[in-house]
Amino acid sequence: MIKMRILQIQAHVYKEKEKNLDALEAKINEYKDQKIDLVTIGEMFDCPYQTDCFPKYAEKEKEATWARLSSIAAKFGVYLSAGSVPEKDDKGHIYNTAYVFDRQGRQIAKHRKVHFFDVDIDGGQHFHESDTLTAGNECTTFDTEFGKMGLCICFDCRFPEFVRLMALEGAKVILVPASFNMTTGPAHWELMLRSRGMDNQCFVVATSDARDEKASYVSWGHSMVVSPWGSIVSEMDEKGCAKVIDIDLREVENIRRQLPLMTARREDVYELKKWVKQ
Ligand SMILES: NC(=O)CCC(=O)C(=O)O
Repeated sequence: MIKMRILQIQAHVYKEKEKNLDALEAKINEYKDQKIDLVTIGEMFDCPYQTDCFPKYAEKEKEATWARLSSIAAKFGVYLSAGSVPEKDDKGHIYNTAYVFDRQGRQIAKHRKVHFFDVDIDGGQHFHESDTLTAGNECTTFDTEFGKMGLCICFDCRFPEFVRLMALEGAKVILVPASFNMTTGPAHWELMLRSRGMDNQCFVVATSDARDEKASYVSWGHSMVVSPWGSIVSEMDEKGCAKVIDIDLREVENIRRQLPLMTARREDVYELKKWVKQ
């Protein structure tokens, strides 16, 4: 398949976990006749983005939230990039985890956020994910009927070498559930997403939660789709919003043929190495 229809949903995050799932299902239902291929939602879409909430809201893989997401994907016959959720493992570690389900509701990707969002900006945002979260160790790519895609979560996307690894593994679309903030959002969000699209010559689909001025962490919003040329295909404002966006995957090869950055790399001069942890 060459053309892909995305339903990008920038949703409000409710404190009640199930309400977020109900809202997601209701929203996709509104678009059920529009031949949607892929649905995307934001980071920690079912949990306030607060470190003390992560352990309280965390569930294991295959528990209730996972099962509901899987059944939503199957019900509507869509790929579902299910934002991210707090996930706990058998040892009690908590991760910021993104799942992707296929049209049959099978899990085809799982990414645990690799880079801690631990920041102290003078006069601005302070946040320490490492207070309650454990970091993942994998660079995540997966296959779909549209080709390979990459998956990372918000702050992960700031690391060019990390996204480059996904592109080198063949990803033509990078999915980024995210929630930038009111300090770094206006400064870096667009710049980062367009840079990752431009330097890897791939699509970047970055989906944020909607802004809630009363939340302890105020999301920047501005969900965006960037083209392999680095231009903005679609951008939202800060409010709750759902949008259908069509992309043509041929654009990746088209741009790479004209401006062959990927093949012009000098691996005899420098190297990017992926460590596989045991
Ligand atoms: N949730 C996050 O990872 C936030 C990342 C962010 O805001 C940034 O500036 O980076």
